[in-house]
Amino acid sequence: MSNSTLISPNQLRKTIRQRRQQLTAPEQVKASQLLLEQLAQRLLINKVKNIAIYLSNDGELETELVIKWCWKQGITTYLPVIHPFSKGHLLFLHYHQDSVMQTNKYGILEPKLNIQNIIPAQNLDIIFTPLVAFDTKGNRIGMGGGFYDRTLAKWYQDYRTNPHATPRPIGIAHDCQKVEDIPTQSWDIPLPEIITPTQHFTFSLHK
Ligand SMILES: Nc1nc2c(c(=O)[nH]1)N(C=O)[C@@H](CNc1ccc(C(=O)N[C@@H](CCC(=O)O)C(=O)O)cc1)CN2
Ligand SMILES: Nc1ncnc2c1ncn2[C@@H]1O[C@H](COP(=O)(O)OP(=O)(O)OP(=O)(O)O)[C@@H](O)[C@H]1O
Repeated sequence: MSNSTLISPNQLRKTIRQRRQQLTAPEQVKASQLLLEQLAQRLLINKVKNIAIYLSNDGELETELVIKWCWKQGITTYLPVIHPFSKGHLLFLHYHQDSVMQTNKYGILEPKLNIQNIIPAQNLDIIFTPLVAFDTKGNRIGMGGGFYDRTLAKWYQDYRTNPHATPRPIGIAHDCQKVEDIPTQSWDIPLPEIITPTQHFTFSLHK
């Protein structure tokens, strides 16, 4: 039996969150080093300038090494910030060495909201997208807020006519977050690329 066809999105989310939370500190360190090796090539070849990424939480693949490497390369990094009044929406704020940080309602560190530090999402080259589980068709399931589904809806519309549409979403996940089959819902946005410590998946999405 496939490990998710009979499972609800909520059950799947719970199971895979537990799986990644159980990774040991040495496993996390190794995974984050391998992630940087995978990403560095991808970012340099494409002369990427502005990326959105995330600060790891809940056993997510650690992004700190990638962020510090980006700073050294002159790649500008942005983090998601929960929109203060537009429910379910994200803003992206510049993140640098001296950013003033605060914790959001989920306990995740984010830059303190300052309008001058916001980048319109359409000016980003890549949105590195956190996820809880993914399948081999590019479907993803996140933490359940619909934040990235909303953020990526415009990209998905553009992708229908232009497969190189930006900002290109790229999922980041541990290998253990891969499942057979994600139960999808109408609003779910699939990812054209997912990077794990050991694999780089690209998907040609049905339009
Ligand atoms: N590192 C990281 N940052 C991120 C995300 C993410 O997935 N990873 N997000 C991606 O969307 C947004 C935050 N979304 C989140 C949605 C739900 C929960 C969460 O822990 N929910 C609790 C219960 C909700 C509550 O306390 O009100 C839970 O499920 O246990 C966390 C983050 C923006 N920042
Ligand atoms: N584009 C959208 N417009 C309006 N509502 C949406 C949109 N995308 C998602 N939602 C709503 O958001 C809620 C959460 O969606 P879902 O459980 O798929 O989130 P998720 O993919 O796990 O989270 P995330 O995208 O934050 O990582 C759902 O109730 C859904 O109706």
